[in-house]
Parts: sequence; structure tokens; C-alpha cells
Amino acid sequence: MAIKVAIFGVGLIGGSLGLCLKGKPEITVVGHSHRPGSLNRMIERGVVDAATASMEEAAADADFIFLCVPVGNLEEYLRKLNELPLKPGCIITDVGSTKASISACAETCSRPGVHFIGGHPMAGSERSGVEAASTLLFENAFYVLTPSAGVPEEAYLRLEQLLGYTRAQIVRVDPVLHDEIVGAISHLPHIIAVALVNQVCDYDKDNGLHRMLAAGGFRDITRIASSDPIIWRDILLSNRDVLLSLLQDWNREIDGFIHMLEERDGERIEQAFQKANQFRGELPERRKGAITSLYDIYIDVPDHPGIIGQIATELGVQHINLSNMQIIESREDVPGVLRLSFRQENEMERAKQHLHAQGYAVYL
Ligand SMILES: NC(=O)C1=CN([C@@H]2O[C@H](COP(=O)(O)OP(=O)(O)OC[C@H]3O[C@@H](n4cnc5c(N)ncnc54)[C@H](O)[C@@H]3O)[C@@H](O)[C@H]2O)C=CC1
Ligand SMILES: O=C(O)C(=O)Cc1ccc(O)cc1
Repeated sequence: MAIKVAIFGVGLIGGSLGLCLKGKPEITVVGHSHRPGSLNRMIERGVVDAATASMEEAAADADFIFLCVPVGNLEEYLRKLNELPLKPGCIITDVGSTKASISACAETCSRPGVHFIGGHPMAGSERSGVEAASTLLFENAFYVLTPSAGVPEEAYLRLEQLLGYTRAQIVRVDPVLHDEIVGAISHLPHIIAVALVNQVCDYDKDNGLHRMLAAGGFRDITRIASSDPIIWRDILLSNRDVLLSLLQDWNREIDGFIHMLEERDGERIEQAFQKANQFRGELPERRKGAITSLYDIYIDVPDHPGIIGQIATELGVQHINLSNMQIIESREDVPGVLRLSFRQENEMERAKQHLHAQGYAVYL
């Protein structure tokens, strides 16, 4: 039975969904863009089977409609779709980073035979646009669904089944609770990263030394400050009330540090680092809240061209399956440390021994 999937907004997330679904049995993926000039790009990038600037054409006969536009445009799309002829049983879902307002909007404009199920893949990056789309983006990540009470279980299960192609782990969460949690673990960190970068940017104007000396820690904590301004403007405004409350708590945390420093209270400073260290150590570190454990080793990578490809080839020749590799930058001009991740402990052990025998500094 043919399944038509329409994706509105084929950027990082829409494009990655397209890559996960295109070419799967019976599935045809149609991309929609409000800018006719970007239709060719999504075809060339291979993320959709067909592309159109007509909402009617994209939505006609679709079994699933994914809204992947900025949060500030979601409600307008939902309202417009509701005025179009849609296939009976059609499921409309979105990928927006907030869920309370779009879920409330869906309840006000729901219509019989068309089901809205809010969604939020808890994976992404600071990059944006279809060029950054990846088949692997959602693998092992959590994918939140926020169906309202009126959504038939059959529709929920149909969407869950389709999303199986993303290899993400589906979790059902209440939309308001979703925004509170994601406000704390994603939206607040983005604000903090941006505020910190801008603070340092202002100091840097005097001499340029801050920029030059900025080390690994600054880069680690501020990567997400490079995220798309429009996408994040919309997310923050949509989760305004939650964020205002979280920022009050943040001010209290910072006041705590001011107080500890004023009092030269070394003991409390130490305790603050210990508490953070312990909680962070307990996080499911393995990227994107992974379902399956990964086993990691770290190696120092010498600074010469082709070294990373050489290491991957050496493991390949030994038939050791590498699950992921990541350069952990310490300085801009030095490759630094390479993290190699394996799904099997014995593969990690074999890699460790092999690379050690080849003269690499390997550690766990
Ligand atoms: N960036 C991330 O890491 C994540 C983003 N999200 C959510 O996914 C959605 C899309 O974000 P990304 O794919 O990152 O952004 P993106 O910028 O890569 O893609 C956005 C897409 O929407 C289209 N678009 C932009 N403005 C529009 C407008 N005014 N009207 C109609 N279409 C418009 C763009 O042409 C583009 O195809 C957002 O709602 C965001 O909150 C969810 C999870 C992760
Ligand atoms: O790049 C990162 O670490 C992110 O935090 C990506 C991200 C951005 C927005 C979301 O709604 C979910 C995930």
C-alpha cells in the first residue's frame, strides 16, 4: 500500500527525516518549500522524491504530514492545512522544540478524521539547512510524541511505526511537562552559551587576546551558541514563561557563586563542583541518550594529514567495527584527542590492543 509523506520545511530536521524515510518500502516523500528557489536543492541533495512550492499539492493524499518549519510558523501552517482537502486518517505531526502552544492550537482547530500528534526529535545540532541533513541524526536519540487525549491509539501507533525508520526511541510526554523539562536541559543552556560568548566578545574588543586564548572548555560549553538565530528566537519566545522562571533560578545559582567568592568559601565551591561532577557522571553520556551502550577509547592523534583516515583504515583491516569517531578539540591548530566508540566491548578491547601495538597512546 503506497504511503505518501509530505515534509513542510526541508532543512536540517525535515531533510534528515526525508533521508530516513525516502526509499523505504511503499514510501514516497514530497518536500514543500515556501521558496520555489530552494526546490532543486532538496532534490539534488536526495532527501525527497519530489518537491513543490504548492501546499495543496504537497498535502493532497498525504498519509503523514511533517511540519519542520521554525516554531513561530507552525501554527500558521497547521491552520492553513486545516483549510485544505486532506486524506481521511491523515496524521499531521511537527518537530518543533516546544510542544505546549502547538498542541493547544491543534486542539482548537482539530477536524474529524485528521489527527495531530506533536513531536520533537531530541537530536540536532548547531548547524541548519538541508546541507546539514543526515540519515544518522536521530539514531539512538529520544523522539518525544505528545498526543492529546482525543488521538486514537491506532493513529499514534501508525506514526510510531513510521518513525521506526529514524531508529530513534519514542517516548510519550505531556506537552506542558515537555516544555518545562526541555526548557531546563536545552533552551536555558542555549541562552547561557550565547550570553557567555557575547560577554567574552565584548571583553575581546579591547585586545583580541580572549579570542586567541579561548581554550577547549570555552569551546565545549559554547558550541550551541552557533545555532540558527531565527530558529532559536522562535523557540525562546514560545517557551517564554518557563524560561523566565528558569532564569530566576539561574540568577540564584550565580548569586550563590558571587556569595562563595565574596566569603572566600572554598569548601562550598568544592562542594558545588563535586555535586555537578557526580550528576554529570550519572548522565547517560553515550550521545543523544543512547539506547545501546557504546564503549569508548581515546587516543592522542599526532598532527599530520590523513591520520584519522589511517586509524579508521587500520581498524577496518582488522575487521573491527567502529560505531563513531569524534575529534575532541583542545586547541584550534592541533587535532588533539580522538574518541573512538564501539558497540561491543570485545571490539573496543581489540582496537585498544591493536592501536597500542601500532604505537598510539590509547586510554579509556
Ligand atoms: N536544529 C535542531 O537541532 C533542532 C530543531 N528542531 C526544530 O525543528 C524545526 C526546524 O529546525 P531546523 O531544521 O533546525 O531548521 P532549518 O533552518 O535547518 O530548517 C527550517 C526549514 O524551514 C523553512 N522555513 C524557514 N522560514 C520559514 C518560513 N517563514 N515559512 C516557511 N518555511 C520556513 C526553511 O526554508 C527550512 O527548510 C524547528 O521548529 C526547530 O525548533 C527540533 C529538534 C532539533
Ligand atoms: O546541538 C545540540 O546539542 C542541541 O541541543 C540540538 C538540539 C537543538 C534543538 C532541539 O530542540 C533539540 C536538540
